[in-house]
Amino acid sequence: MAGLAAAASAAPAPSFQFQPSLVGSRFIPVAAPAASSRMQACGLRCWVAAKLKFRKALKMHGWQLQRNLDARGNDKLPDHLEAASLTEKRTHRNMHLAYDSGGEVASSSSDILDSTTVQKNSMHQGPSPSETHSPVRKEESSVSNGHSDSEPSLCIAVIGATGELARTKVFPALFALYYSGFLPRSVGIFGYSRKKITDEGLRSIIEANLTCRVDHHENCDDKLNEFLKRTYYIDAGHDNKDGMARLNSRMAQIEGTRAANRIFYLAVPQEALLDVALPLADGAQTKQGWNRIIIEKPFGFTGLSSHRVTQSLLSKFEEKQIYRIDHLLGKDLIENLTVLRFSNLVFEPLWSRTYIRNVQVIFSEETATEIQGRYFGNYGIIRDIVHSHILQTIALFAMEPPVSLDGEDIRDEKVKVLRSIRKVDLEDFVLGQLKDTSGKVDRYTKSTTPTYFAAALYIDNARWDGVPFLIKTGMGLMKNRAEIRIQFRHVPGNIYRERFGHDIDLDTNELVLRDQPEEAILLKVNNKVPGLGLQLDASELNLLYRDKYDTEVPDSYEHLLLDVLDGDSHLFMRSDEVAAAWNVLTPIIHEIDQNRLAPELYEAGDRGPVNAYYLAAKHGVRWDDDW
Ligand SMILES: NC(=O)C1=CN([C@@H]2O[C@H](COP(=O)(O)OP(=O)(O)OC[C@H]3O[C@@H](n4cnc5c(N)ncnc54)[C@H](OP(=O)(O)O)[C@@H]3O)[C@@H](O)[C@H]2O)C=CC1
Ligand SMILES: O=C1O[C@H](COP(=O)(O)O)[C@@H](O)[C@H](O)[C@H]1O
Repeated sequence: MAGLAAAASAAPAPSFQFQPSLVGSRFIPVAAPAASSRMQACGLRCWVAAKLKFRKALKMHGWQLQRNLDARGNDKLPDHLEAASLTEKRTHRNMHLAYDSGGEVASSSSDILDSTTVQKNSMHQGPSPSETHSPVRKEESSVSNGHSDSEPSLCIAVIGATGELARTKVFPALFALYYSGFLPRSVGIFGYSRKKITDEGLRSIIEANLTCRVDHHENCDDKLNEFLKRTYYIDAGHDNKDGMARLNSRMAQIEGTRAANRIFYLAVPQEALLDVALPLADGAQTKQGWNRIIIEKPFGFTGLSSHRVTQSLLSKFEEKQIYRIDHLLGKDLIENLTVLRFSNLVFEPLWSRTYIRNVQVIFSEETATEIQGRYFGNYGIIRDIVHSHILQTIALFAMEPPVSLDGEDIRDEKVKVLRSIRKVDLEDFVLGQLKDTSGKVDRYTKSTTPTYFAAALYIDNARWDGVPFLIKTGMGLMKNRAEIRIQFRHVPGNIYRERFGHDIDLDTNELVLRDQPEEAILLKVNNKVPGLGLQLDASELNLLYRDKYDTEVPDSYEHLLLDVLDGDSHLFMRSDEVAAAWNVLTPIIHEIDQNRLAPELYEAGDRGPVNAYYLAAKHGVRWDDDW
């Protein structure tokens, strides 16, 4: 079927925002934050612990607290929260912050830790590297002066350090966390890849992409220099076994004999994942604390290949050590899903087939640059976006109330949703492929690789029986759009119905959680138009983040890296979730491959395949195309 008439206008923009180089103008003075004076009074360790406690309290007590604190001009906790935090015993989060348990632990402890222990261990002040054995320079050791030897150190290794992801996302996020005090100043940051460069070479690469956070720039230059001084490069050489041994010994020099925790961010192509991960498991894990690995999407090419990778990983790592990252899940939109539902009486009781008519999950991008190069041309949008981002969004949306906010409790509920998704019929999905500028199939894309996907999913359980979950996602479309749209049922026997005219959908209440084009929560309600007559109007109650919150939204990599540091796994797919998501998608991928299903071609800047509109209509849904 022919695509809709082209409405091409916008030139594709790069999908990843490269942060501007700071060379020449990286220090932008603004009003001093409260942190400096507090740091002087309390000392770095105390300050970092307070930061962490502050973050936990923010998670627990939300924006209201942030606003109160903003109004007070500092981030000290109010007394009642301070007291609560101090008396808090070993929550799951605290367990991870301290010496962790189970497979992650070297020095495992099942003891109840009090908050003093937690604070002491939660942020890791690095040791002075041994001068005798270490080539690490003197300047690097000086930052750890004054910190207790009993505190665990933290080393973070970025494997694939010279790659695009590392340069443009991971190192900037690490610096932002460091800048904001979420990493110890003595943290060791390691870059690792096969390129022959030096520490200085890596530092130049990193520096070219670093910038200070826009809302507070005090001492940016100093922090940047400190951060870069803590950054080292390890050449993988020809064999990752040797490379990992070198990484291990360089980390060990920094750590000395004290407790040490390590995070390994595997920013390498899928093909290199096991080549790196297995030697890492054998040769670069510390025995003096926990080790966590972060793995990038896509999570496999097929269900079977994904299963094999999972099995290999699980032969070397505990499940709880593995964090499968999808940065799109680090957006506030996603956290808001559960916050809105579970913390509002006006929403929670409505969250089922009784009141919800349909749910739409939309993720579209103007840009098409991702398609070129990288893995996309081969993997396509189903593996890249649907497997993780879209299905995880649905799982978080539709799950039963978890026992707690603990990562495992949430993952237990998510996997049940994924396993309850009905097999998708051939007629219930639509494939699209972006034409290149000459109107042909893009040369980077195989002819059957979809760059657009829409589908109607059903969750076969008591809560969601019969409710269509309409998804659509694509590249090179009209507009960047990331939102979840919930349409409620019509009011039974609505006495005002005739006041809406013919279009019954006009009186549908809708809740929209939006990340793109701008962060907002919108609720569509019906109200009376002012005047003497009785005319009804559908209006939006808008919560526009930019109007309400005078604060910068952290990059989602920052959010998720901090979650890894905290041991909070709820936004990372567990192995059983990965498999369950593949079970949803494998039949679709088989259909495409076996029957060589041809995607509908669409123009750049268009709305995507027209068939997506028929698909929605078939399931009683009208896409809101206000875009
Ligand atoms: N780029 C992005 O924005 C996103 C990327 N991802 C995922 O992140 C991963 C990396 O992507 P990206 O940075 O774009 O890829 P790049 O090709 O730009 O970088 C890959 C990095 O891995 C290193 N590398 C490759 N093979 C090996 C090996 N066998 N041993 C050690 N190092 C190796 C490369 O360096 P060298 O060749 O010198 O060893 C390079 O530093 C991919 O899995 C991708 O799917 C996910 C979402 C977004
Ligand atoms: O993971 C991915 O995300 C980007 C979009 O990321 P954003 O942070 O710019 O919103 C997307 O372009 C890419 O295809 C996908 O792999």
